[in-house]
Amino acid sequence: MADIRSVDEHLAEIVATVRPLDPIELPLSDAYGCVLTEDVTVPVALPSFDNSSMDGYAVRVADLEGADERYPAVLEVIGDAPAGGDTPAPTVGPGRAVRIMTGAPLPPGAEAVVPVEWTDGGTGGGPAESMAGHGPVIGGEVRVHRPVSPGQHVRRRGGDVAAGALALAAGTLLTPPRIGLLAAVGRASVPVRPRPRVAVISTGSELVPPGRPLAPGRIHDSNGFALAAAVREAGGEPYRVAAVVDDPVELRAVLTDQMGRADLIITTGGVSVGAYDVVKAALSGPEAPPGSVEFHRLAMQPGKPQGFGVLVGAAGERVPLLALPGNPVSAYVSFELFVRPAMRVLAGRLDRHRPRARAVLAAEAPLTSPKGKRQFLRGALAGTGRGAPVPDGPAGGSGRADGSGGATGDLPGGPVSAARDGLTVSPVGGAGSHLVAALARADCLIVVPEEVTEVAPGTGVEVVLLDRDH
Ligand SMILES: Nc1nc2c(c(=O)[nH]1)N[C@H]1C(S)=C(S)[C@@H](COP(=O)(O)OP(=O)(O)OC[C@H]3O[C@@H](n4cnc5c(N)ncnc54)[C@H](O)[C@@H]3O)O[C@H]1N2
Ligand code: MOO
Repeated sequence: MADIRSVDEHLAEIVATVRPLDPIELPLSDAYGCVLTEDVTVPVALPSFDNSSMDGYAVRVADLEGADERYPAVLEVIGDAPAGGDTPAPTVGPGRAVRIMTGAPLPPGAEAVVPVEWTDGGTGGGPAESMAGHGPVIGGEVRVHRPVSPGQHVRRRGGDVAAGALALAAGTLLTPPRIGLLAAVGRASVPVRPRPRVAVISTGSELVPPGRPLAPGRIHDSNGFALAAAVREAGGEPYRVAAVVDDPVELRAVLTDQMGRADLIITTGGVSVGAYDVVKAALSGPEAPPGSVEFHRLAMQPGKPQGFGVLVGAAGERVPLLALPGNPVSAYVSFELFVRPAMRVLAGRLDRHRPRARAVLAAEAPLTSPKGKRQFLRGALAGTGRGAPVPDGPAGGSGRADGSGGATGDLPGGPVSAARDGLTVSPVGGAGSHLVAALARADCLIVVPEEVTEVAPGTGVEVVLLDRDH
């Protein structure tokens, strides 16, 4: 094992080594959560024609001057304008109106739309609540109870975005509204960085899949499932592999297999100093697959033993591999700190880390932490300031926002912001890295920096928000 290295050094190596995936053209329905790699300009204005924002009547403004309920303007209804109608509505001349539905093109001659509620709906009675269903006979009169101003209830052509304008810039993350915009401007597919395909390989001869009975000394494989879910949550495509026994030959075969289809491989277990540390064994010596994976002891708890490197596949493909420790809490914390940013680099994303916040420690007794290690304790947040994040950056580092881009986005920078009103955090469970039930109750990680050995109740601490994506 090499010397002890810091969390930041390990993260910096990972982020500097991993490269964004080559762009592909994806159908719009598959592009959610991906990063656009080219600018998209608007081919036609949005809206592409003047249209009504209300169900009502398309009218001329002068016809309604001074209208009120006692002295309504009486207009002749000369046609219907449904949204998506096949025949153009007739021209609205003086003293005339066209019944119009929301989204229908404004008929020629019309200057505004009065909502049906401002009229009698053509019934000859009081104010209408809705429009009568359309029938074969169009016509009659409508009484309008209020005047209207020019352009009122009309959505103007280009009022949202003009033709030729930039709809979305290269580098934009495709959120649901942005997918909607692309569809609205008629794009059926877009160039994006694909979702990273991540192979998740649990190791350990003691592991049994959930649903199968346990023999003495066996446990269920929880890492494989938790990390596959974490991959999905971080925007990747997980390939969960059935747990591999502590046999380097078998593990090498699985790794070779996964190299052909995965963009990133994560393993759990087998990286410590035991006699059966299969990941270390498989990736060392002359039989190891081409590439280089190095193992380190990190100055953190949990998550001390870690491996990272790049394997080289048969076709020359370079597949980064992160070897995480087997203890379930260690594996999950390692995922959050190292795998998530690696995946985000692959995906071309700049929001690589969970948001962080400051919270006041609510605890019976001081928290203690080993000197020289960055500790990540599980916590539960409460209070009115819940979820007010500080700028993105590496947890526990001095952190600067890396959402603005820049190759050094994962290196330390400015300070995190001050405590938010009323946000408190309570530790959940203890420091043991086998405590899966406590982890399941936690919604944040409490970060105790390397130089801090004790945190008194009432003190402000940094927390990583596990239920916030970016
Ligand atoms: N003598 C020492 N022993 C250990 C040290 C050390 O420094 N000196 N470090 C400890 C720390 S810290 C950790 S973390 C673990 C890491 O060990 P490995 O990565 O080699 O993991 P395993 O030994 O395979 O397993 C550890 C633990 O986790 C359970 N496990 C493993 N995989 C799964 C899984 N997929 N689902 C659920 N649980 C899993 C496994 O049964 C063990 O209980 O080493 C310490 N020891
Ligand atoms: O580093 Mo281990 O991950 O403390 O349990």
